Amino acid sequence: GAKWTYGGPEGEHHWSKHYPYCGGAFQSPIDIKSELLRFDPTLRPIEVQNYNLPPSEQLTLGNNGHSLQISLPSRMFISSLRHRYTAAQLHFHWGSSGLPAGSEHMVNSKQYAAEMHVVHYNADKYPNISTAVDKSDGLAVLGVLIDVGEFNPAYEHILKFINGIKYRDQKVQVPAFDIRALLPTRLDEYYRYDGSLTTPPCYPSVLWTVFRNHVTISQKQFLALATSLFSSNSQDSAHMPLQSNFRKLQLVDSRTVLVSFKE
Ligand SMILES: NS(=O)(=O)c1c(F)c(F)c(S(=O)(=O)CCO)c(N[C@H]2CCCc3ccccc32)c1F
Ligand SMILES: [Zn+2]
Repeated sequence: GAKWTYGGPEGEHHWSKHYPYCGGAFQSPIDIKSELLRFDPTLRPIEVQNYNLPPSEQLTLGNNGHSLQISLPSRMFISSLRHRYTAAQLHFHWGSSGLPAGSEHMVNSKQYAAEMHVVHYNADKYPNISTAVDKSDGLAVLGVLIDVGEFNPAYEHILKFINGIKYRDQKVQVPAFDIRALLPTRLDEYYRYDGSLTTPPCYPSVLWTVFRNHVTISQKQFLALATSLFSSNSQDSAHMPLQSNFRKLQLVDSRTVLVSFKE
């Protein structure tokens, strides 16, 4: 598809010119505000399968020009939803070195330093993510809010290799690890709403689960995430830092945000 960026002449205010859904309804991210929330006792704890990958296995860590991403094996899946949602990829959104505020979702208007998304597709109904990506029941994304605080050994499995993918389209193989350790301890407390991809083509195809509890990474780990990558490739003369790769807040309209927990 056409080029798009976060900011500048191909920034998010222009996405809808080439990607009409970006100007449509059911868009993400949103500000998860207390007055919007409705407790839903039918929301079960999230259960993930095969997330604990052996270090003998390798994962592809890449810079796709928009984010740092890791491709995930298809044996990983979410088992607690109506359909089996198989893992495809995880990636991050972050701020800039000076501004540790780069999460996409906000909670009562608090923006976190960063956010991690684990993207899954409905493997019961679709053979791969490309056919699922534009279907209303196609995707399920797990969102983890990240703040600066204690050092996080789980995230270090990714961040220690970040200098190998400084430029767009660079990829490295890294030892696999327990992806469950990237998620918060409690998977029973989360926000749930119907939304979209937060990048073009912005399809309204995502069942969003944003965990209530955030995780922390250290200031040094955050700086590695926020200052190591470029959205340009190594040959480009202009080095474009890959920073503040988060979409602005979208209108909730008449959507309800469900919560799995009472205050
Ligand atoms: N925030 S978000 O909406 O979850 C989200 C991103 F922000 C994001 F940058 C990506 S991307 O890194 O692929 C770059 C632009 O598509 C994705 N990719 C998904 C959806 C698009 C098709 C596809 C195909 C294979 C694997 C993952 C994906 C994404 F879903
Ligand atoms: Zn994302």
